[in-house]
Amino acid sequence: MSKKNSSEDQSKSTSVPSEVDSTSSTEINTEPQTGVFKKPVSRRDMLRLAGASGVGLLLGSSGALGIMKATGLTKQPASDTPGSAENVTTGITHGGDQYSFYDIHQPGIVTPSQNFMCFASFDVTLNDAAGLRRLFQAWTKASASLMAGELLDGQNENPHLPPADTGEAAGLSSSKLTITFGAGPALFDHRFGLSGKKPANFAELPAFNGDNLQSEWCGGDLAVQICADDMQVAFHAMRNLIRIARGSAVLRWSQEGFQRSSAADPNQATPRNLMGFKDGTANPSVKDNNMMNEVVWVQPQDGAGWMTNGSYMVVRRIRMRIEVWDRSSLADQENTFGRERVSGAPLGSQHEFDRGDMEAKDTSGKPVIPMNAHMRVARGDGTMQILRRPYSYSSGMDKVTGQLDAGLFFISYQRSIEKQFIPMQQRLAQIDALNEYIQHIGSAVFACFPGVQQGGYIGDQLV
Ligand SMILES: C=CC1=C(C)c2cc3[nH]c(cc4nc(cc5[nH]c(cc1n2)c(C)c5CCC(=O)O)C(CCC(=O)O)=C4C)c(C)c3C=C
Ligand SMILES: [Fe+2]
Repeated sequence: MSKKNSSEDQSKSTSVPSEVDSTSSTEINTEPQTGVFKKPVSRRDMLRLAGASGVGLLLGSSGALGIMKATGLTKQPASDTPGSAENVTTGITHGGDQYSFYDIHQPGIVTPSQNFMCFASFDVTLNDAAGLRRLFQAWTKASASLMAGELLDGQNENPHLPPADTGEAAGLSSSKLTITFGAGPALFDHRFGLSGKKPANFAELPAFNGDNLQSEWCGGDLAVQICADDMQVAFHAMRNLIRIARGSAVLRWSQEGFQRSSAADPNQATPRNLMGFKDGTANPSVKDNNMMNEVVWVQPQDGAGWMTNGSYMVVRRIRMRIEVWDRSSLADQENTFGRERVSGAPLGSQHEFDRGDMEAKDTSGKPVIPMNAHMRVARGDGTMQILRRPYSYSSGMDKVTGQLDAGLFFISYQRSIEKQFIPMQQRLAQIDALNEYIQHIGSAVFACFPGVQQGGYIGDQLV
């Protein structure tokens, strides 16, 4: 993907002012044009607005960053070009702690799963493409800084104004933070003139047998998946991205997730879900580039050229009937998945990564891996794969039932939702033995943009 260089494109990517003179008044051409923005504003007004409405990221960085460096307010020595070019191909840097925001693909997709996740879905409150572009530019700038382990700029020392960065990540490392953005089907309606760019068949998922979807866990114009090895770092990123969006987009729903930490399992064995089973064993290898091109990354021939090197994300909030599961026998549990609980091996096989013998029968002639076992039904004939990147969630107690509201926040990435995810979920919804123990509560799909080049911004091929 090449950098933009036409005059129109340059006007898109260079609209962030570099610095505001402290003495002069400046007419800001920022949309939406509220009463405040229509009249000239001074730097003092700008700083007040920056704290109050998140416009701080539209201010220049060098002066503020200088103050932050001098006062030790950056989380670690800040580079002036966060996520700088030398990081792009190597991926992880700083002793294995930091990923670059800038790459051919967005981070957080084939990145090995970090310990924690914060997910946020947004409704855009603007109705013009220019405003959407400015939001994408501000989010890009912030994400590059956050992933580089820096506090956000726009810092002020005025005790009467709110600080530009919320501050809870000060002194913390990047913790392998990744930030991944996507656009929902609703973004392609009349508001932003994007209906002609909507990828063919990109739509909310069809209803599946047994769905119990609740609107408060569904949909969204935009989404961000934030993952890190430290929850406070992930939360800080989500909170500040929400803050930056103020006046442009509002939170629709959000979910936090976790898995076993790398400290608890230095060997990084396959993580276990809340049902006690290893989850992720049969995922395609993220180290196999050919496989990722086949399964995950949108290719030029897939249509919707702006999505090339991007990926489609499916999100399902799946509640587990934990109390019922906990009362079922070990044999029932293993037959449900078609795998041994301790080793993770397919029933009838020895090792976790054995493929499993789907033809094997026991002495009474019954299939060793039951016909309705989750792994068998999900695999189907094995021709269609997806990349699963789920997290466990626990959202306290369900006040109606007195039971835990916990389960799997299922995320998968694929080149085509229609060809890969939907047929798989249709099979599972019909006959999966796991259905007795789960309920799909939430659902959303997002077109995750290709990666961003230095000087560009998320979705710069789209808007
Ligand atoms: C439509 C896609 C899938 C949904 C939804 C889903 C939900 C779900 N899965 C588990 C636990 C496990 N899944 C496992 C394997 C597995 N699951 C899917 C797809 C969906 N799962 C696939 C494609 C596969 C791999 C199939 C194969 O080729 O073998 C396993 C076994 C171990 C592993 O391979 O990861 C477990 C365990 C839960 C708990 C769940 C919803 C709550
Ligand atoms: Fe599964």
